[in-house]
Amino acid sequence: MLGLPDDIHAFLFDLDGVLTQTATVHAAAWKDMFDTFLRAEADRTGAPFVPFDPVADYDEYVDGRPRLDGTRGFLESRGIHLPEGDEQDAPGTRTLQGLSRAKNDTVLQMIREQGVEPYPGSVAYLRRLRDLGLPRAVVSSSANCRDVLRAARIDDLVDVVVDGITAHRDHLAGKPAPDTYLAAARELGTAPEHAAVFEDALAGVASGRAGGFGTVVGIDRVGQAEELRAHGADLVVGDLADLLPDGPGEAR
Ligand SMILES: O=P(O)(O)OC[C@H]1O[C@@H](O)[C@H](O)[C@@H](O)[C@@H]1O
Repeated sequence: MLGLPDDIHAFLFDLDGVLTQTATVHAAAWKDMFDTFLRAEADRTGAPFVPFDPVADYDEYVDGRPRLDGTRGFLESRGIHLPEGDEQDAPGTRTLQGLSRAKNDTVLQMIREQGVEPYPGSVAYLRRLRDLGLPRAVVSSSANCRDVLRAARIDDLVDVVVDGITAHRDHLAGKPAPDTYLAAARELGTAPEHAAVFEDALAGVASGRAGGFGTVVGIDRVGQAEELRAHGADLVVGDLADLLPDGPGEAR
């Protein structure tokens, strides 16, 4: 079925980097926030300033994970342990919440200024699934997921959304745990073994693998095919259009 085994009849997509061209926006906002923080820490302690690496650090500690987990994971990799703080903490406060809020303000500003573009191949793939009557879900750690889907004008192409807000409300563990993907499969009324997961993040393919999904498709936009396979992808493609027999066709 559309480049996948015949017993796959439900389709679960990550958002940032799979459906929309927003993974680089997130990576840039994370770098902005962490570098501001790390510079201040270097001034405060006299230790050298070592910037956040928007490829290696992003992939390892941040990509695909809930916002607070990204902040905590990267800082811990530098031996920095901050209090969680409070959702009301002002952006930039020296707490996990305060720094996460600064990062989110930057992402929202970048999205407002630049808009959001979907990947044409992903739009073509979603449309083909819709035309075949096959169920589709978006499973994202992002609390901004619904706004991004709307800004990219693809919200009408999916049946179910499980996002950072759903996960918080329903106490679902974030990726790399499988819980958000399993919740979406349940909502679509499909068993995981008959569903495919599409992911560009290492934490995301690990989540699909841990959930026992029938096929985990790694989307490699940055040259990390081997790492995606090592973390649980069954196959890796550069774009969803690669799975269509005739390419992307008329994308929009
Ligand atoms: O900060 P948000 O919008 O809730 O998103 C959380 C995470 O969502 C993931 O989709 C992104 O890969 C991460 O970069 C991002 O940090």
